[in-house]
Amino acid sequence: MRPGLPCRIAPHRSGRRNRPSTNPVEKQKGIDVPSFLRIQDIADILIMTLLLYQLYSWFRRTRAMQVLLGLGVVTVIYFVTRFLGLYMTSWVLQELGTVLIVLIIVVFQAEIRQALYRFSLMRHFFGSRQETQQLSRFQEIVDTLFSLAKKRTGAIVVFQRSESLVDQMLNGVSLNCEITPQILEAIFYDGAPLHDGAALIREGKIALASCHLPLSQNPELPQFYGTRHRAALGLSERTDAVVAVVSEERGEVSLAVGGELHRLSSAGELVALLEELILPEKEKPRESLRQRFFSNLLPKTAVLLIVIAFWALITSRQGAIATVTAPVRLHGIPQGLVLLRSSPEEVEVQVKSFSSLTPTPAKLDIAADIDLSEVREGAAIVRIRNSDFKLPSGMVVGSVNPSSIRIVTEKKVRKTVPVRVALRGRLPRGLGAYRVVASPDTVEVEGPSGQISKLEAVATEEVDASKLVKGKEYQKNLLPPYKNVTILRDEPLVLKLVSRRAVHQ
Ligand SMILES: Nc1ncnc2c1ncn2[C@@H]1O[C@H](COP(=O)(O)OP(=O)(O)OP(=O)(O)O)[C@@H](O)[C@H]1O
Repeated sequence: MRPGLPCRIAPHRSGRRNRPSTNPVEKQKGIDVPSFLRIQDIADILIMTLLLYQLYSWFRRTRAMQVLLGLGVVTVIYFVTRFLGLYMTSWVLQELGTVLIVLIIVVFQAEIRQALYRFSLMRHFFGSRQETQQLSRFQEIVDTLFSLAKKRTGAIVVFQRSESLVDQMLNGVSLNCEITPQILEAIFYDGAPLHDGAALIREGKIALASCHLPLSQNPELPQFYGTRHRAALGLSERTDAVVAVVSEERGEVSLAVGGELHRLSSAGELVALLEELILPEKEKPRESLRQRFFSNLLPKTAVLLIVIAFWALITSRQGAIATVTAPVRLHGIPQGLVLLRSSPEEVEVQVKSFSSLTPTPAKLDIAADIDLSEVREGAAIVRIRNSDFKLPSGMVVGSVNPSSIRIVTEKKVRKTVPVRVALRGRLPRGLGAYRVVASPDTVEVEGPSGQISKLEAVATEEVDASKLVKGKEYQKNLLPPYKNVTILRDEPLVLKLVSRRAVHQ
C-alpha cells in the first residue's frame, strides 16, 4: 500500500522538454472508467489473483494471516478515504501502512523466509530428495508409533518432504542413524535424554532428535490438545512436512498435514496416508488441471473478487488530463530525398491517464516520432497519429494540436565541385611567384538538387596568407555551403605553397 498522494502536474519550468501548457491540468468531472477491457488488464487481474491466492495458501493458518488480514482492512479503508478525497486520513493510513509493513517483516521473518523458499524454483534443484525415503520403513515406523501409543509414551516424528525445515526445527541433536524400532523407542523412552521434542526423518534416516517445533496458534484446536499436538500442527502449518504425533495421555496416534490434525484408528490407515503423502511425485496419480482449478473454489472466488475490486478502484480514479508540449522528431526519410523544411517543430498533445499508477504526463519524455518513409518529393502534409507517441500503459493521447505537419523534400543529388582556398591577407614578401593550392582540389557533395545545381565551389576554413611558409603543409577543413548539403569527405585537405610556374606547367 504505497501509492503516492493524489498527483498534480508541476508548473512550467524552463529547460524542460515537455512543458505543461499554461492551464496544465483539467480534472475530469465524475468517474472515468475505461470503456474497454484490454488483454493486458485481464492478464493483470489473473496474475494478481494467482499471487494473492498463493500468498493466502502459504499464510492461511499462520499468525501472519491475522496481521495480513488487518493490513488488508487498512488498505481498503485507505483507498476508500482517498477516493472520497479525505487527504489527511488517507495520508495517516498510508504512513501507518508503511510502519505495518516494516513490522510484519520484522515479526514474521521466519514465515516470510519459508514463503520465499516455497516460491523459489531453485528448491526443485537443491531441495532435499524425498525420493530417498525408504517406503519399506513406513510399516516399521508406524508399528513402533502404535506400540509407543499402547505404552502411553508420547512422541513426535517429523517426515521431511520437499521444503527445508532448518529454520523451523530448533535445538535438535544430530543423529543421522538408521531407522529401527529399537532406536525410535530408545529416543522417546520416558526419561531418556532425547525424549523431549521431535525426531526428524530425512532421506531414510533419523536425522535429528529432541527438536523444538513452532507452536500452532489455531484457536479452534480442542483444549485437550496440549503443546505436543500444537507443536506438530504448528510445523505442518508452516511447511509441507508430515508430522506423526503419539499422545501420552490418550494413547492415540494422529497425523498433522497442511495445518490439519487427523486422528488415526489403525496402523494400516497411517501407512497408507504416509505412502500417499511421501511417495515421489512421479508415482502419484496427478491431479488434473480441471481438478486443481475447481478445488478451493470459495477462497479463489473471494480473492478474484478482491483483485477485481482493487483493479477497478485503481483504474477508475478520476482521470487526469494534461496538455504537454512535445517536440516533433522526424525519421525514416527515403534514401533519394532530402528534407528541406518542416513545421511546426513542437506540437501540443493532450494526454489522459486512467490510473493512479501511471506517472504524471509532465514527467514523461513525450515526443511525436513521425515516420517519413512514405513521403514523395515536394511539399506534403503528414498527419500525426496517436501511435506516434510512446506512452506507458494506462495513458492515451486525447488530441494533438496541430494534427499534422508540413514538410518540403527535394531529390538528393551528388556533384563534384572545385575547392576554393579562402585566403585572408597577402602572402609574405618574396613569395609573389607562389600561390596556395589544395590537395585534392575537388570534392564530392550531396544535397537537394536545387542547391547543388547552384553550387560552384566549396570553400576551406580561412587561412592567414601572411603566416604561410614555403615548403610547409597545412591541414584545413571544408565549410558546408548550405545546411542541407553534405561534403562527402571526412579528412581535412592539405594546403601548400606552389610556384605559379609549376602550376602552369
Ligand atoms: N515446541 C515443542 N516442540 C516439540 N515438542 C514439544 C514442544 N512443546 C512440547 N513438546 C513435547 O510435548 C510434551 C508436552 O506435552 P503436552 O502434555 O503438553 O501435550 P499434549 O498435546 O497434551 O500431549 P499428550 O497428549 O501426549 O499429553 C513435552 O514434554 C515435549 O516432549
